[in-house]
Amino acid sequence: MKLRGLYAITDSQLLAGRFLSHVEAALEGGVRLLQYRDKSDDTAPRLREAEALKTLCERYGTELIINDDAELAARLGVGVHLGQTDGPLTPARALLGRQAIIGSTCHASLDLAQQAANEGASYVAFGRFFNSVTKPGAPAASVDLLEQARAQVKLPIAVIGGITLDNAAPLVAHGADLLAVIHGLFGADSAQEVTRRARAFNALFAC
Ligand SMILES: Cc1ncc(COP(=O)(O)OP(=O)(O)O)c(N)n1
Ligand SMILES: Cc1nc(C(=O)O)sc1CCOP(=O)(O)O
Ligand SMILES: [Mg+2]
Repeated sequence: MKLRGLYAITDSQLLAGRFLSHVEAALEGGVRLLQYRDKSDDTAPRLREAEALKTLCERYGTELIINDDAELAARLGVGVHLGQTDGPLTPARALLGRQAIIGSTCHASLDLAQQAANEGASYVAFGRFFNSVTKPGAPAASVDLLEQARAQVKLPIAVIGGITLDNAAPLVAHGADLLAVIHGLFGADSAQEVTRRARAFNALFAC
């Protein structure tokens, strides 16, 4: 299963009042992975939303990933994305099984990427590449890192942080497999524009 293309990430504030319609519009545009990212502690609404996303993703043949929460991922039988403070990869792999997609935040560190690979990650994520409205304080990464990562890390590479249709092409050209995007996708005013942007992000992988 090749991990390559647009990796859409939800944002509960940005998508308030249009959560499922905008997500479905993105799936219509061919999202490869969808991450449910909700930083609240509200267990019941989180479970409801994640279940709704799972149903939608199944309809579109898209893989669902849960941010931060391996237990919720296990409950739904989907993948998880873990940052450096979200718990270790090895038990998450044991919990979710060999087939599950598990991603790891590596900031701008090849050492963290190698460690993630050794501990069973399915992909590594580098960022932030550009100014991010969603997470302005995330540590910065540069495009040069991607070529080194490409040579050293034998896993799909996700890139994140301020990615838009105007700045994404060089990241793909330098070896990114997955463009992880929040605002540059879901910041659109209409569902039609979300679909158009999703198609345009994926088209960057066609050449
Ligand atoms: C694809 C992808 N890459 C990086 C992150 C960031 O994870 P983390 O550092 O744990 O920060 P939060 O997203 O949890 O605030 C991500 N979520 N997805
Ligand atoms: C959640 C997240 N993690 C980052 C990192 O660098 O690890 S940047 C980021 C925010 C991504 O949202 P946007 O596409 O709106 O910038
Ligand atoms: Mg996290």
